[in-house]
Amino acid sequence: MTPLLLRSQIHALELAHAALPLMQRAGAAIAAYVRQIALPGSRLLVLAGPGNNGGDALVAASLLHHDYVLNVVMFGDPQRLPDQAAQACRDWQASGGELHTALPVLGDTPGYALVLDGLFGIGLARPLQGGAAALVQQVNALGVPVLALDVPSGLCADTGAVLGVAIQARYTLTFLAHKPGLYTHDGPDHAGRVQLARLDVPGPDVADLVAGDAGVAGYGHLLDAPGELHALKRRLNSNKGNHGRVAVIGGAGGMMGAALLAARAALLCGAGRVYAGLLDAQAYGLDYLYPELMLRDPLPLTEVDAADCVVLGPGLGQGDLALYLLEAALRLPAPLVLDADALNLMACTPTCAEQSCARSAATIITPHPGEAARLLACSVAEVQQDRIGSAIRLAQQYAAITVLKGCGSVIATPAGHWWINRSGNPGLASAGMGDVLAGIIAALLVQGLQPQQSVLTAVHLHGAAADGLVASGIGPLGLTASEVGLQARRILNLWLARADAS
Ligand SMILES: NC(=O)C1=CN([C@@H]2O[C@H](COP(=O)(O)OP(=O)(O)OC[C@H]3O[C@@H](n4cnc5c(N)ncnc54)[C@H](OP(=O)(O)O)[C@@H]3O)[C@@H](O)[C@H]2O)[C@@H](O)CC1
Ligand SMILES: [K+]
Repeated sequence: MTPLLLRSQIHALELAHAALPLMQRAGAAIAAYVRQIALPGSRLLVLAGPGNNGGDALVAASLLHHDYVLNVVMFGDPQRLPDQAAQACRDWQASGGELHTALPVLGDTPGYALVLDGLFGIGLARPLQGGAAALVQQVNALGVPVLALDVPSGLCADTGAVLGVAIQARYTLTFLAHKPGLYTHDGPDHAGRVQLARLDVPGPDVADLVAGDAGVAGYGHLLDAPGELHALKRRLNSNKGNHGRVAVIGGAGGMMGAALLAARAALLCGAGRVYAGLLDAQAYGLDYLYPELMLRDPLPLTEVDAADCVVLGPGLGQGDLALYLLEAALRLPAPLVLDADALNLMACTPTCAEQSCARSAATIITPHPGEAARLLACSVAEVQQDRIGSAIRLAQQYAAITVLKGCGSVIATPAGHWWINRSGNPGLASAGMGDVLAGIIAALLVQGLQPQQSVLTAVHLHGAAADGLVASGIGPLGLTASEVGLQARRILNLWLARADAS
């Protein structure tokens, strides 16, 4: 899996390789990339900011000078540039290049083919305001493709939060290592297609990541492939008893669909037996579409007690019975997946955190940002401003593997390790998708994947299923959770066959 580095870790890497001409290499990588996406002779707008991100842009400008028409806009005082960027600026001027202080008015001359955004990189320290914000807005309004250097200016490289306003890039060429902010929250909408230029610096290993990080104990990765699936391979001589039992508890009045979606997804992803304990007293005794499911009253807890994994929450409601079931589930020796109303109940029942931390089996929580905000007693905006930190706080507060859903779902463990999922699309922003995810996690768990691996595989599979459907014209508009469950089955079997063949 691809490492994701926080700014503090990038700085540590930079210090470790301070003797290397990194800015020259960044400039050369930019120039090579530009030659791939802009025709020679076309006009480029180069934005150079007050730090080394600006230096990168200026090195690239000097390298592209003879083959393109360049307008370089310098934001900030060139006399106050850091050393290497100042040298890049002198080189640019020595080669006859001009520095503009504002966007030149082009009049009748042909417009820009491409903008190089070298305003701010990982040194962005506060929200853009005044002249910087106005420049970014002007550039976004040009409607010209933008190549962001390292990070789209205005986007926080650690969190993917827009600080004030941010460049809307079509491409991002990022240096040394991938940054989490490009892959979660507002990052994907602003970064466009991301490419890494390693600058001939070898990728960091885990020891570097932990050592370099000031704020977070663990390390981060991009979840861009399914992990080891060997445990899912079935022996020829097997029966349903070998493939685990899932119990889904939820489905109060008017919300039975949520529990059924979770239970069906568990069935479709291979669980040997799936029970659905439905709180709705009027519930049918049969799922006519999937009669394989065993629908029960949630009490007595006989099937729940025997389950290898319990999913509690889809359509659970927040009544007395729901709370009773939550507290009973937290005492179970089996792995537990808590979603939806189970999380809302936990948020208003302080003893749950203690109970969750005392569990011996794995606990998995899958909040969306609203549920996460309730659990952390903060606002949704605060959760979203720091999705990685929020996921880690939740993981530690409940001693639970945590999936913070949303664009670039963040998975975190109590040890502080985290992943950002790269699969998925906005088609998943519709009802029932979380229920399906909970069911998939449980199915993988009861079939023998370790809890962490179950969660990572399920989150990636869920997104990959949605991507597969969108690629075949189903969605993003109107994509349904039921379709995602079915497609997850298809993709999981493809992954298994591929793993088998290799
Ligand atoms: N790391 C590496 O190994 C390599 C790094 N490289 C490149 O260097 C980049 C990092 O450079 P960097 O550290 O100089 O920071 P950068 O992003 O240029 O900005 C800092 C300047 O912006 C200013 N400023 C900040 N926020 C502001 C705001 N809101 N509004 C206005 N001003 C604001 C800030 O001012 P101050 O906060 O000090 O007042 C300071 O002047 C990195 O992204 C990559 O492109 C490559 O060369 C390859 C190797
Ligand atoms: K930038």
